[in-house]
Amino acid sequence: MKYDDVKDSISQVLISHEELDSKLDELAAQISQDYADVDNLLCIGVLKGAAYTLVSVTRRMSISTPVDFMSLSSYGSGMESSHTITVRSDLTTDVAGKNVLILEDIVDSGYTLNWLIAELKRRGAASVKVMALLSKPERREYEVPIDYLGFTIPNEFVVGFGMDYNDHYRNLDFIGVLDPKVYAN
Ligand SMILES: O=P(O)(O)OC[C@H]1O[C@H](OP(=O)(O)OP(=O)(O)O)[C@H](O)[C@@H]1O
Ligand code: HPA
Repeated sequence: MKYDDVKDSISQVLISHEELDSKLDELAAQISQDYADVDNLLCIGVLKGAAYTLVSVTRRMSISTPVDFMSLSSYGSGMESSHTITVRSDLTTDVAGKNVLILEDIVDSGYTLNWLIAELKRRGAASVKVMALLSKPERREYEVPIDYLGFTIPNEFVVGFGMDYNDHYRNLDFIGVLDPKVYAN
């Protein structure tokens, strides 16, 4: 897709590149401080969307941490959660005894995180905490704890910085509202 077509699909820039940068700095500093004396930290990113968030946050952290990824999908190509998690690929790390920090791009219905937190505890994680770049509380169906939050956003379908529609728009360096004309019909 050409960049001009992409720009034409965004009705509003919700969070600029500069605002993202400064929030990511803040989140990384807080996490580094809180985990400075914690052993066995493991940062987990939920692919595909959270790849951008995980790299951006851990790159800014002032403590060393192992990272791992799990690829989960509940939206497929649509805009509503299917309420079924597909594990496209699993972690390569045994989480038993680890202090896990999940880094997510967005918490919408809460279904994905609710499932993942329970699964990590079932596997024996010593603790499970959550950092989410965005939260859309109006859409919440499952209450999930968010220990580190970037931005609360309104009930709009957003794209950019990892978030997609039909697997496009993830690599935008800002977060925008997808124009309804893109998914009308
Ligand atoms: O709170 P929820 O309603 O569960 O929505 C949040 C999840 O939806 C998105 O993933 P998606 O299933 O679209 O997969 P993707 O990351 O590969 O785009 C996003 O990355 C979160 O993991
Ligand atoms: O608003 C969203 N945009 C992209 N992916 C998503 N997954 C849950 N909510 C969203």
